[in-house]
Amino acid sequence: MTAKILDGNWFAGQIRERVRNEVVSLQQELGITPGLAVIIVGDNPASQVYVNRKHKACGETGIHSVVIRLAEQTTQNELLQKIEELNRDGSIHGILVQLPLPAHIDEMVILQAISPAKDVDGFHPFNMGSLAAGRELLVPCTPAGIVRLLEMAGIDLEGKRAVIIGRSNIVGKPMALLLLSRNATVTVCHSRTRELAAIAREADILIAAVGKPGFVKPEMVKPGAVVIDVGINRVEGKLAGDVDFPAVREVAGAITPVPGGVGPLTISMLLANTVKAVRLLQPTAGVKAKSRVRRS
Ligand SMILES: Nc1nc(=O)c2c([nH]1)NC[C@@H]1CN(c3ccc(C(=O)N[C@@H](CCC(=O)O)C(=O)O)cc3)C=[N+]21
Repeated sequence: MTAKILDGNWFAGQIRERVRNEVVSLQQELGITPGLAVIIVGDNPASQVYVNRKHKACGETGIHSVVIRLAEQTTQNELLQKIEELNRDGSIHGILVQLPLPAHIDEMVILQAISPAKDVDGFHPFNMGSLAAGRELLVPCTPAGIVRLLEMAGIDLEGKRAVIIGRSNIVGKPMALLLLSRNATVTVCHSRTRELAAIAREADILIAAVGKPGFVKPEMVKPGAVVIDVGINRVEGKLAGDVDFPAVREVAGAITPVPGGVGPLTISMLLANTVKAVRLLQPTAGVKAKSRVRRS
Protein backbone atom coordinates (compact mmCIF):
# COMPACT_ATOMS: atom_id res chain seq x y z
CA MET A 1 0.00 0.00 0.00
CA THR A 2 1.17 3.53 -0.69
CA ALA A 3 0.08 6.08 1.88
CA LYS A 4 -2.24 8.96 1.20
CA ILE A 5 -0.21 12.17 1.49
CA LEU A 6 -1.72 14.73 3.85
CA ASP A 7 -0.99 18.07 2.19
CA GLY A 8 -0.22 20.51 5.01
CA ASN A 9 -0.26 23.51 2.70
CA TRP A 10 -3.84 22.74 1.64
CA PHE A 11 -5.12 22.25 5.20
CA ALA A 12 -3.23 25.35 6.34
CA GLY A 13 -4.91 27.30 3.53
CA GLN A 14 -8.34 26.18 4.74
CA ILE A 15 -7.59 27.38 8.28
CA ARG A 16 -6.22 30.67 6.97
CA GLU A 17 -9.37 31.26 4.95
CA ARG A 18 -11.43 30.88 8.12
CA VAL A 19 -9.07 33.24 9.99
CA ARG A 20 -9.39 35.83 7.24
CA ASN A 21 -13.19 35.78 7.60
CA GLU A 22 -12.95 36.10 11.36
CA VAL A 23 -10.62 39.08 11.01
CA VAL A 24 -13.20 40.79 8.79
CA SER A 25 -16.02 40.16 11.29
CA LEU A 26 -13.94 41.43 14.20
CA GLN A 27 -13.28 44.61 12.25
CA GLN A 28 -16.87 45.10 11.17
CA GLU A 29 -18.50 44.27 14.49
CA LEU A 30 -15.98 45.67 16.95
CA GLY A 31 -13.59 47.81 14.96
CA ILE A 32 -10.71 45.66 16.18
CA THR A 33 -7.81 44.59 13.98
CA PRO A 34 -6.00 41.65 15.62
CA GLY A 35 -2.36 42.49 16.29
CA LEU A 36 0.58 40.11 16.70
CA ALA A 37 4.04 41.04 17.96
CA VAL A 38 6.92 38.66 17.27
CA ILE A 39 10.18 39.22 19.11
CA ILE A 40 13.36 37.72 17.76
CA VAL A 41 16.64 37.97 19.64
CA GLY A 42 19.88 37.48 17.71
CA ASP A 43 20.29 36.37 14.11
CA ASN A 44 19.73 32.61 13.99
CA PRO A 45 19.11 32.08 10.24
CA ALA A 46 16.36 29.43 10.70
CA SER A 47 14.52 31.73 13.14
CA GLN A 48 14.66 34.54 10.57
CA VAL A 49 13.01 32.25 7.99
CA TYR A 50 10.18 31.26 10.35
CA VAL A 51 9.59 34.81 11.56
CA ASN A 52 9.40 36.11 7.98
CA ARG A 53 6.87 33.39 7.15
CA LYS A 54 4.74 34.35 10.15
CA HIS A 55 4.86 38.03 9.19
CA LYS A 56 3.85 37.24 5.59
CA ALA A 57 0.99 34.97 6.71
CA CYS A 58 -0.34 37.75 8.97
CA GLY A 59 -0.34 40.15 6.01
CA GLU A 60 -2.36 37.67 3.94
CA THR A 61 -5.06 37.32 6.59
CA GLY A 62 -5.35 40.98 7.58
CA ILE A 63 -3.67 40.57 10.97
CA HIS A 64 -1.54 43.55 11.94
CA SER A 65 1.94 42.26 12.73
CA VAL A 66 5.09 43.80 14.09
CA VAL A 67 8.46 42.08 14.17
CA ILE A 68 10.80 43.32 16.87
CA ARG A 69 14.41 42.44 16.16
CA LEU A 70 16.73 42.64 19.15
CA ALA A 71 20.51 42.20 19.12
CA GLU A 72 22.12 38.95 20.34
CA GLN A 73 23.60 40.86 23.34
CA THR A 74 20.18 42.09 24.55
CA THR A 75 19.96 41.51 28.31
CA GLN A 76 17.20 39.53 29.99
CA ASN A 77 15.96 42.73 31.65
CA GLU A 78 15.78 44.61 28.37
CA LEU A 79 13.75 41.77 26.88
CA LEU A 80 11.46 41.71 29.94
CA GLN A 81 10.88 45.46 29.56
CA LYS A 82 9.92 45.01 25.91
CA ILE A 83 7.45 42.27 26.88
CA GLU A 84 5.92 44.48 29.59
CA GLU A 85 5.44 47.25 27.04
CA LEU A 86 3.65 44.83 24.68
CA ASN A 87 1.55 43.39 27.53
CA ARG A 88 0.18 46.93 28.04
CA ASP A 89 -0.17 47.78 24.32
CA GLY A 90 -3.88 47.75 23.40
CA SER A 91 -3.19 47.25 19.69
CA ILE A 92 -1.33 43.97 20.38
CA HIS A 93 -3.38 40.84 21.15
CA GLY A 94 -0.70 38.20 20.67
CA ILE A 95 2.96 38.12 21.74
CA LEU A 96 5.43 35.48 20.54
CA VAL A 97 9.08 35.31 21.56
CA GLN A 98 10.87 33.20 18.97
CA LEU A 99 12.83 30.28 20.42
CA PRO A 100 15.59 29.35 20.95
CA LEU A 101 16.83 32.36 22.92
CA PRO A 102 20.53 33.15 23.42
CA ALA A 103 22.08 31.12 26.28
CA HIS A 104 22.36 34.11 28.67
CA ILE A 105 18.56 34.51 28.74
CA ASP A 106 16.39 32.23 30.91
CA GLU A 107 13.63 30.97 28.63
CA MET A 108 11.26 30.06 31.49
CA VAL A 109 11.48 33.58 32.99
CA ILE A 110 10.70 35.12 29.59
CA LEU A 111 7.78 32.83 28.79
CA GLN A 112 6.24 33.52 32.20
CA ALA A 113 6.48 37.28 31.66
CA ILE A 114 4.11 37.21 28.68
CA SER A 115 0.54 37.93 29.72
CA PRO A 116 -1.28 34.56 29.56
CA ALA A 117 -4.10 36.29 27.63
CA LYS A 118 -1.63 37.29 24.89
CA ASP A 119 0.37 34.06 24.94
CA VAL A 120 -0.41 32.87 21.39
CA ASP A 121 2.28 30.17 21.64
CA GLY A 122 0.42 28.65 24.61
CA PHE A 123 3.74 28.16 26.44
CA HIS A 124 2.87 30.07 29.64
CA PRO A 125 2.38 27.75 32.64
CA PHE A 126 -1.16 29.14 33.04
CA ASN A 127 -2.12 28.01 29.54
CA MET A 128 -0.21 24.72 29.85
CA GLY A 129 -1.89 24.08 33.20
CA SER A 130 -5.31 24.91 31.79
CA LEU A 131 -4.72 22.46 28.96
CA ALA A 132 -3.66 19.78 31.44
CA ALA A 133 -6.84 20.45 33.43
CA GLY A 134 -8.95 19.94 30.29
CA ARG A 135 -9.62 23.59 29.44
CA GLU A 136 -8.19 24.53 26.05
CA LEU A 137 -7.49 28.28 26.00
CA LEU A 138 -4.42 29.23 23.97
CA VAL A 139 -2.99 25.87 22.90
CA PRO A 140 0.55 25.41 21.46
CA CYS A 141 0.34 25.88 17.66
CA THR A 142 2.04 22.71 16.40
CA PRO A 143 -0.01 20.16 18.37
CA ALA A 144 -3.18 22.24 17.87
CA GLY A 145 -2.49 22.24 14.12
CA ILE A 146 -2.05 18.45 14.13
CA VAL A 147 -5.40 17.96 15.87
CA ARG A 148 -7.09 20.26 13.31
CA LEU A 149 -5.42 18.36 10.46
CA LEU A 150 -6.65 15.01 11.82
CA GLU A 151 -10.18 16.43 12.22
CA MET A 152 -10.24 17.95 8.75
CA ALA A 153 -8.88 14.74 7.20
CA GLY A 154 -11.68 12.80 8.91
CA ILE A 155 -9.30 10.73 11.04
CA ASP A 156 -11.21 9.68 14.14
CA LEU A 157 -9.33 9.56 17.46
CA GLU A 158 -11.94 7.89 19.65
CA GLY A 159 -10.40 4.84 21.32
CA LYS A 160 -7.41 4.84 18.95
CA ARG A 161 -3.84 4.04 19.94
CA ALA A 162 -1.69 7.17 19.59
CA VAL A 163 2.06 7.03 20.12
CA ILE A 164 4.10 10.22 20.38
CA ILE A 165 7.86 10.06 20.07
CA GLY A 166 9.24 13.08 21.94
CA ARG A 167 8.27 14.73 25.24
CA SER A 168 9.04 18.42 24.74
CA ASN A 169 6.93 21.14 26.35
CA ILE A 170 6.15 22.62 22.94
CA VAL A 171 5.09 19.47 21.08
CA GLY A 172 5.12 16.10 22.86
CA LYS A 173 3.44 17.01 26.16
CA PRO A 174 0.65 19.25 24.81
CA MET A 175 0.10 16.76 21.96
CA ALA A 176 -0.46 13.98 24.50
CA LEU A 177 -2.99 16.11 26.42
CA LEU A 178 -4.94 17.06 23.29
CA LEU A 179 -5.16 13.46 22.08
CA LEU A 180 -6.09 12.22 25.54
CA SER A 181 -8.98 14.65 25.84
CA ARG A 182 -10.20 13.38 22.45
CA ASN A 183 -10.35 9.85 23.86
CA ALA A 184 -7.25 8.38 22.24
CA THR A 185 -5.12 5.96 24.27
CA VAL A 186 -1.83 7.82 24.43
CA THR A 187 1.74 6.63 24.91
CA VAL A 188 4.67 9.05 25.04
CA CYS A 189 8.09 7.62 24.09
CA HIS A 190 11.44 9.36 24.52
CA SER A 191 15.20 8.81 24.47
CA ARG A 192 15.10 6.46 27.51
CA THR A 193 12.19 4.36 26.28
CA ARG A 194 12.90 0.63 25.94
CA GLU A 195 11.48 -1.34 23.01
CA LEU A 196 10.50 1.92 21.31
CA ALA A 197 10.09 0.29 17.88
CA ALA A 198 7.62 -2.30 19.23
CA ILE A 199 5.57 0.42 20.98
CA ALA A 200 5.56 2.61 17.88
CA ARG A 201 4.32 -0.33 15.84
CA GLU A 202 1.16 -0.52 17.94
CA ALA A 203 0.13 3.00 16.97
CA ASP A 204 -2.90 3.78 14.84
CA ILE A 205 -1.57 7.34 14.90
CA LEU A 206 2.19 7.81 15.18
CA ILE A 207 3.57 11.29 15.85
CA ALA A 208 7.30 11.81 15.45
CA ALA A 209 8.79 14.82 17.25
CA VAL A 210 12.29 13.63 18.06
CA GLY A 211 14.54 15.95 16.08
CA LYS A 212 16.49 13.14 14.39
CA PRO A 213 16.32 12.97 10.59
CA GLY A 214 14.84 9.71 9.26
CA PHE A 215 14.42 8.24 12.78
CA VAL A 216 11.11 6.47 12.04
CA LYS A 217 11.72 3.42 9.83
CA PRO A 218 9.06 1.25 8.17
CA GLU A 219 9.54 -1.57 10.72
CA MET A 220 8.29 0.86 13.39
CA VAL A 221 5.00 1.50 11.61
CA LYS A 222 1.84 -0.59 11.70
CA PRO A 223 0.52 -1.13 8.15
CA GLY A 224 -2.16 1.47 7.46
CA ALA A 225 -1.20 3.77 10.38
CA VAL A 226 -1.41 7.57 10.17
CA VAL A 227 2.12 9.02 10.46
CA ILE A 228 2.61 12.67 11.42
CA ASP A 229 6.13 14.05 10.98
CA VAL A 230 6.95 17.05 13.17
CA GLY A 231 10.70 17.02 12.38
CA ILE A 232 12.36 20.09 10.88
CA ASN A 233 15.99 18.99 10.59
CA ARG A 234 18.42 20.68 8.24
CA VAL A 235 20.57 18.12 6.46
CA GLU A 236 23.09 19.49 3.96
CA GLY A 237 21.04 22.65 3.60
CA LYS A 238 17.81 20.72 2.94
CA LEU A 239 14.84 20.26 5.23
CA ALA A 240 14.33 16.67 6.47
CA GLY A 241 11.66 15.22 8.74
CA ASP A 242 11.96 12.67 11.56
CA VAL A 243 10.44 10.00 9.29
CA ASP A 244 12.18 8.00 6.56
CA PHE A 245 9.52 9.22 4.14
CA PRO A 246 10.16 7.15 0.97
CA ALA A 247 10.24 3.87 2.93
CA VAL A 248 7.47 4.63 5.45
CA ARG A 249 5.01 5.83 2.81
CA GLU A 250 4.96 2.25 1.46
CA VAL A 251 3.63 1.00 4.83
CA ALA A 252 1.54 3.84 6.28
CA GLY A 253 -2.08 4.60 5.44
CA ALA A 254 -1.55 8.36 5.51
CA ILE A 255 1.53 10.51 6.06
CA THR A 256 2.54 14.18 6.29
CA PRO A 257 5.55 15.26 4.19
CA VAL A 258 8.38 17.63 5.22
CA PRO A 259 8.34 20.32 4.00
CA GLY A 260 4.68 20.98 3.28
CA GLY A 261 3.22 19.09 6.25
CA VAL A 262 3.04 20.22 9.86
CA GLY A 263 5.11 23.45 9.41
CA PRO A 264 2.48 25.40 7.47
CA LEU A 265 -0.20 24.25 9.95
CA THR A 266 1.84 25.65 12.85
CA ILE A 267 1.79 29.05 11.19
CA SER A 268 -1.95 28.93 10.46
CA MET A 269 -2.67 28.04 14.08
CA LEU A 270 -0.61 31.02 15.23
CA LEU A 271 -2.98 33.23 13.22
CA ALA A 272 -5.99 31.36 14.62
CA ASN A 273 -4.66 31.83 18.17
CA THR A 274 -4.18 35.57 17.57
CA VAL A 275 -7.86 35.89 16.61
CA LYS A 276 -8.79 33.72 19.61
CA ALA A 277 -6.75 36.00 21.89
CA VAL A 278 -8.84 38.97 20.74
CA ARG A 279 -11.95 37.12 21.90
CA LEU A 280 -10.37 36.10 25.19
CA LEU A 281 -9.40 39.72 25.84
CA GLN A 282 -12.83 41.08 24.76
CA PRO A 283 -15.66 39.15 26.39
CA THR A 284 -18.29 40.86 24.19
CA ALA A 285 -16.42 39.78 21.06
CA GLY A 286 -16.51 36.21 22.32
CA VAL A 287 -20.31 36.27 22.67
CA LYS A 288 -20.79 37.76 19.21
CA ALA A 289 -18.35 35.39 17.57
CA LYS A 290 -20.09 32.40 19.15
CA SER A 291 -23.60 33.41 18.19
CA ARG A 292 -22.37 34.00 14.64
CA VAL A 293 -21.14 30.44 14.46
CA ARG A 294 -24.49 29.09 15.72
CA ARG A 295 -26.54 31.15 13.25
CA SER A 296 -24.61 30.10 10.15
N1 LIG B 1 8.11 30.84 20.14
C1 LIG B 1 8.20 29.99 19.11
N2 LIG B 1 7.07 29.54 18.52
C2 LIG B 1 7.14 28.68 17.45
O1 LIG B 1 6.10 28.26 16.91
C3 LIG B 1 8.44 28.30 16.97
C4 LIG B 1 9.57 28.80 17.63
N3 LIG B 1 9.42 29.63 18.70
N4 LIG B 1 10.81 28.44 17.24
C5 LIG B 1 11.02 27.59 16.09
C6 LIG B 1 9.85 26.67 15.84
C7 LIG B 1 9.79 26.11 14.44
N5 LIG B 1 8.57 26.61 13.85
C8 LIG B 1 8.22 26.40 12.52
C9 LIG B 1 7.21 27.09 11.90
C10 LIG B 1 6.94 26.92 10.55
C11 LIG B 1 7.65 26.04 9.78
C12 LIG B 1 7.36 25.92 8.33
O2 LIG B 1 6.51 26.60 7.79
N6 LIG B 1 8.07 25.05 7.62
C13 LIG B 1 7.93 24.88 6.19
C14 LIG B 1 9.27 25.02 5.49
C15 LIG B 1 10.11 26.17 5.95
C16 LIG B 1 11.51 26.12 5.40
O3 LIG B 1 11.67 26.01 4.18
O4 LIG B 1 12.44 26.17 6.21
C17 LIG B 1 7.39 23.48 5.89
O5 LIG B 1 7.57 22.59 6.72
O6 LIG B 1 6.83 23.30 4.81
C18 LIG B 1 8.63 25.31 10.39
C19 LIG B 1 8.91 25.48 11.74
C20 LIG B 1 7.94 27.41 14.74
N7 LIG B 1 8.62 27.45 15.90
